Amino acid sequence: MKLEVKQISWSIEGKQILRDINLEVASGEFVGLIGPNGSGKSTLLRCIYRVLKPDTGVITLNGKNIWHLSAREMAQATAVVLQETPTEFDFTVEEMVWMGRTPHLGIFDRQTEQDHSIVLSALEQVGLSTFAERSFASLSGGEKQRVLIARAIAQQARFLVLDEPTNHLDIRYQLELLELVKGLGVTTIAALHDLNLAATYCDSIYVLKEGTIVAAGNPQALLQPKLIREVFGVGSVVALDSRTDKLRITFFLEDT
Ligand SMILES: Nc1ncnc2c1ncn2[C@@H]1O[C@H](COP(=O)(O)OP(=O)(O)OP(=O)(O)O)[C@@H](O)[C@H]1O
Repeated sequence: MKLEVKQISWSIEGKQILRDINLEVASGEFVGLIGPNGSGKSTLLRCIYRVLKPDTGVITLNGKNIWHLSAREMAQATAVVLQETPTEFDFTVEEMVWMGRTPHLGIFDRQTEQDHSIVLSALEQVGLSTFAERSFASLSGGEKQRVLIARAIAQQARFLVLDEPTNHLDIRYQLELLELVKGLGVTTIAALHDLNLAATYCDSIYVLKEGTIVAAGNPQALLQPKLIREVFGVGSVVALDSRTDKLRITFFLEDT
């Protein structure tokens, strides 16, 4: 599934939050969105998963304007994992993951054995098989995050939107989660704060600053000290780690 964002802008209360955004995620690609606090990452993602309607511009999935898709088509195609998930009702972990099957079931359809094995397999993939009966509300932030990834897996969505998916996770789970998502081979756009993680997992990266894309490209070409200084206001040392063959970025505050 291919995502295209063409010339979108969004304002609220006379303040322009996003301006002339263009970006593309090719089928099966993992694209990162980076930028300082308040630069517009979550707002752009909200436009992409159709919670906000841009004032101008068009967003398409496989060439179709997302606002022309039915709610069900949109829910089947797109899975969203956010930093915080408000839970008014106390569902079990398994029930949360079952929700991923909802867009595939008609009103009168019964859950099949196949649905059941998809749910169990999703829980297993995130290492939470033994948590099935636990209450979602009682989980730690990191465990909740993994349940939401399991729900996205059970949804079998062909397009994933992740807003800071690794926020609550310890380092091992950060790596495992991104490894897992990458291994799904699903078209993914993810807002990430950690530039080292972005450099490791993204096929390409878009940099947002004050609501506009100021740079884009593959991590190794893009993430250089000049850009990092201009966008984040910090000094950095960027090296290629010979062991992992990935960028390793160290940051420091510069004298002003
Ligand atoms: N509904 C709204 N009303 C007013 N201002 C808003 C609204 N939504 C977003 N903004 C403003 O738009 C700007 C971009 O916010 P957004 O949450 O998209 O940034 P972000 O890059 O995701 O930030 P962070 O890294 O802190 O999560 C911020 O200044 C925010 O206060």
